[in-house]
Amino acid sequence: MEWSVLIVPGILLVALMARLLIYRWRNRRVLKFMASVPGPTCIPFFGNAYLTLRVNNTGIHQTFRQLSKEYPRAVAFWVLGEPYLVTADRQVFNALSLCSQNINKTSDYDPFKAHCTAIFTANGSEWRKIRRIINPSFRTKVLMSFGPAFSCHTKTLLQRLQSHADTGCYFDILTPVHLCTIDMICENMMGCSMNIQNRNLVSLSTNLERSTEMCFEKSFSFMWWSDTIYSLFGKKKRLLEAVKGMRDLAHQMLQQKLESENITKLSTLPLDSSSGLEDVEKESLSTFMDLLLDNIKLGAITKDQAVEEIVEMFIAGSITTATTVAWMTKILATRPDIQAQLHEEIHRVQKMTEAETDQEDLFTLGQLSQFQYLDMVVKETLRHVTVPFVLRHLSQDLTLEDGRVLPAGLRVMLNTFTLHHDPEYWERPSEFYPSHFSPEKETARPKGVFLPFMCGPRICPGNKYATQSIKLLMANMIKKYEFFTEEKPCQDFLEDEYRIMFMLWPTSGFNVQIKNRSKTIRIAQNG
Ligand code: HEM
Repeated sequence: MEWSVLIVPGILLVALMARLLIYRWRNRRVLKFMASVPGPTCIPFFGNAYLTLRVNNTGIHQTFRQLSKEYPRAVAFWVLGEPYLVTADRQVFNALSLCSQNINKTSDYDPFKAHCTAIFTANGSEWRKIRRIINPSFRTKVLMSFGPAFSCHTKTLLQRLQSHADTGCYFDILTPVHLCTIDMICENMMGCSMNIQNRNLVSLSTNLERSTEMCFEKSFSFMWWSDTIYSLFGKKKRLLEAVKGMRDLAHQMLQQKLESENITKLSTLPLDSSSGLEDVEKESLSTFMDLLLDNIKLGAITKDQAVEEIVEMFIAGSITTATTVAWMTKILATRPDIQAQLHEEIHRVQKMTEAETDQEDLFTLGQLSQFQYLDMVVKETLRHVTVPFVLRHLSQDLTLEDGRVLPAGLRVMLNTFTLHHDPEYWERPSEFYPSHFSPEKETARPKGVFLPFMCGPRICPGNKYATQSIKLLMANMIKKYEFFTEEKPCQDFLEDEYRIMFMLWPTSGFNVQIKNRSKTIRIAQNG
């Protein structure tokens, strides 16, 4: 009788031990590798997940910042039996950029599927298929055709900012800039004029802020990993409410296009072309939406999938560029010296290329190559307020330059923020110092240490679009307005606190004050 009581627990114990042994055998190479890397103390089952128990968006950054201080190049981090290598080692970035196989993201990105199930979270063959479809919409020729839409929406933004210049009050510059970058994405990528700025659809911006914050919280704080608990606390409902507006807009745009009589182009490309799409149809000016429509017609994707990709492009393309522009205005407001130098350059380019400005006297895409200092300031902004890390799940061994091997099965967290502040590559890592990007310094620096758009097969496809639109917006904004703030210049970008919102956001928000340049000059002259 007494023995029979022990049979069930005994079997369970043996089964558990067997599972553990199988796990250890299957993962022996990863376990051996992880044992060779230093890291914080693990507790049974949870590993290091206790470090993220109740972190909010600001806490996440602080946690990983602290870890990279203690373990500058690489740290072993365990989360519920899953091995993570958190690293800012240039060799790992380089090896991944050269590897066409290790493209999969970790399940940490899954909460972002609440926004949409699209390229950003896709893996394997699904990712390759979508990437092949969208790549041609970022060809140089296509990008150059975006000039008129950029100008039109920049003009609207400048008009909307005028009311803030008139009152002279502090305001959050991110929202108006974000509405402008949404207008730009809708028109350039989707071919739809949604008039977001004139309709003042502020809720699109605030809801995206809310949903992004919630996705990061769900991804990092293990309190919310269980979907059941997440739903029970009403969080899932709030998250879905926040993304509804964006998803509705995407539906609307696709519907508008499908119904439009002008869809006659059936351009594109053999979907199974292994040579990639860049080599074919060089002359085609198909927009992202055209390519989606073509692929719906070809039966390669469904309408529902197209909606998911539209939402993705809408998010990835609008909030990132708006964040960079808002950051730049905030930094310039605290650094009148850099602002004055930029204004001088703008003056010079304006004089040199007068004939190229448009009827509204706005700078155009063709003039951008003249702005060397602006280019340096944009890069220095992206160095600091970058997407702080990306994650990959190795499906194959990854061999580094020096022969070290990261074993398949490992999860790698590439800490771009730490790489961008590594004193080995940056003369003044924690300062805002645009000279980091002078031509001489750029030449002297090793390749692959400035990666705001990541690298390799999953490099941001919108990188050229982003730099074009940021520079164009900034050149035109600085030409018309001067930025002010009472905040002190940031002394140490490395140690500052940030919210993680894809890119880093300042915890104090994006409040600035603006004044018209002509007025400022008059006041100065009168004074
Ligand atoms: C300053 C602006 C931007 C920054 C810093 C930025 C940064 C990044 C980074 C670091 C990634 C890789 C993420 C990862 O691997 O986990 C990425 C992916 C992506 N970005 Fe951007 N991005 C910017 C602007 C844009 C724009 C303007 C677009 C579209 C118009 C865009 C579309 C995308 C898409 C679709 C992906 C997913 C690519 C894939 O998984 O294959 N981004 N971006």
